[in-house]
Amino acid sequence: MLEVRNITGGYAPETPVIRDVSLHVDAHEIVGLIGMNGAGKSTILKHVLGLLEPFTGEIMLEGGSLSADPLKFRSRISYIPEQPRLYEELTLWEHLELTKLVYRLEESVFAERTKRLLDVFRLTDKVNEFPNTFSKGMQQKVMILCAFVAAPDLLIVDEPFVGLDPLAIQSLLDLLIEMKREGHGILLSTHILATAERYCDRFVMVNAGQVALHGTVDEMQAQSGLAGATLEEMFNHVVSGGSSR
Ligand SMILES: Nc1ncnc2c1ncn2[C@@H]1O[C@H](COP(=O)(O)OP(=O)(O)OP(=O)(O)O)[C@@H](O)[C@H]1O
Repeated sequence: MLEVRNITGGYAPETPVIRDVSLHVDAHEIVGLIGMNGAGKSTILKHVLGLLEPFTGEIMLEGGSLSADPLKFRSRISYIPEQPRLYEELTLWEHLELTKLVYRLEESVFAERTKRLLDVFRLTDKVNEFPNTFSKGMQQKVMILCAFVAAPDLLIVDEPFVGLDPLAIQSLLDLLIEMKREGHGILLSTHILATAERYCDRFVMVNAGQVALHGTVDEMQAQSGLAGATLEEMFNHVVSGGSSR
């Protein structure tokens, strides 16, 4: 579904932040993007979203290139950012309606999804309020709602658990599993390794802007030479300078 091929990129060509990064996300899977603060996870996601242009390399979705048709590419992705980004002048309901228009959702599909999601995230009685007056966790829920209402082929989620209450975290995880079963692909960046280990099918472990280990837990154990290691043990090994690929 998504293929990132050998991208080098960042914010200024003379100082690339990520180097020769490759990864892929298939239908029916959750891929965990993990790494320390500043490792380059958000920068990779910004390249996938087309917010940054790679200096070299290529990003493909279902065989089509991001650079060839960015608008079509973006209509097939939804994104839950690390920091909620909301429109000051729109109510919660208007945020949802905007999502309906942008993703060209059928009214019946939109009505069914919004009803269920507002109920799951306990926001039904807030639809006419302005999310910029919400708490941080409630604002994050608005971003989650918009992404799941859109429900395109690929969902990109950047550090989604911070600020959510335990019920909301579980609801989000349940929805991610449901989307995966329905055939969507999910790229999930997180620091919460125990959750990643439990819910992700494969991983891309990034260290200092490069992919250090990738694949299933078994595959990464083989790459790192750490038979039987947990994700956290492999993470500690990589960040303390242990050998990579
Ligand atoms: N807008 C920016 N301009 C210049 N450099 C940036 C910018 N945003 C991030 N960087 C740099 O890029 C590098 C990677 O940052 P990035 O935000 O991708 O890390 P991350 O892995 O997502 O970290 P975290 O887990 O803290 O969110 C860091 O050295 C950071 O200082």
